[in-house]
Amino acid sequence: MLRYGDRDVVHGAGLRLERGRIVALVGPNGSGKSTLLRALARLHDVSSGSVSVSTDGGEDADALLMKRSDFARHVTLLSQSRPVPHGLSVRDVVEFGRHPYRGRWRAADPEGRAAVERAMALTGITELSGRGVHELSGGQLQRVWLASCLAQDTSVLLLDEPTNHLDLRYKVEIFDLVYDLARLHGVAVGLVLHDLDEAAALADEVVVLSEGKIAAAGPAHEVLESDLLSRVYAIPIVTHTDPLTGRLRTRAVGRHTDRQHDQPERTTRS
Ligand SMILES: Nc1ncnc2c1ncn2[C@@H]1O[C@H](COP(=O)(O)OP(=O)(O)OP(=O)(O)O)[C@@H](O)[C@H]1O
Repeated sequence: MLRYGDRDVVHGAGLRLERGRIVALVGPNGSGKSTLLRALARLHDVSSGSVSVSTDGGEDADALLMKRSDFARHVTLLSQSRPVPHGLSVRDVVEFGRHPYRGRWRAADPEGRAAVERAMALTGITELSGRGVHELSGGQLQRVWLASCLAQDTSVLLLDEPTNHLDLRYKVEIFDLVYDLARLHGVAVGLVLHDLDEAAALADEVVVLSEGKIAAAGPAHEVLESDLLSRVYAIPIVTHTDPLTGRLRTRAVGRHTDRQHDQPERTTRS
């Protein structure tokens, strides 16, 4: 159970993230997606329930009891809105991702430099490394924060709407990167997405959250079906599978968005 004050906003919603798999959380605005992700990252108090993490020895540990730096070696979250730190360079912010490995007295972090360079290369920001973060565009800044998470080198990666502000190229590249991190590097990924087609294309499992509860969970083609989505989003939603690509497509039917483009009236002259 997750609360703000005395208001319950997430109830009985369990999420299991496994190495090598991608789970997409979808659902209407205010359904509790970000709160649930933040709770998994220990950034929101869990009123009742638990969060556990598989340790390197393969044992399940109570994440809520772990030392902060130990937990930060396992789990990282790219949250929706992060402050823009003034006076810091891109490299400074990416290096911040190494904090769990440095300890209090900035102890040696032999793998740090390589991890930072790799994270910047993967997110395409190497050329920005000397720039001040306050002078970046929204999309550039989003990639810097993602690089900072990647530099943290965790086995669980939580992403809250990671492609916000990104142009088409970086959107596709971030999805490719997330896929590679899961499949090639065995990272467990949990991400919030609003675009159901993107969730279907990327995720092994889609979890639909509605008013703080899980309305459905499973493979996209089982979960993302018209009746359930129309009920959850309170608008008619049609789904179909593209016969050529096999990809699932969803479309909300609006009063104006479902008609043909107006054609200018043709007049014939005799
Ligand atoms: N800081 C806060 N204080 C009080 N209530 C909050 C706070 N943040 C979120 N809420 C409430 O908790 C509920 C869940 O919010 P949450 O941000 O988790 O939803 P969401 O599914 O991520 O929404 P969105 O798709 O709009 O990002 C909403 O009713 C919201 O109004």
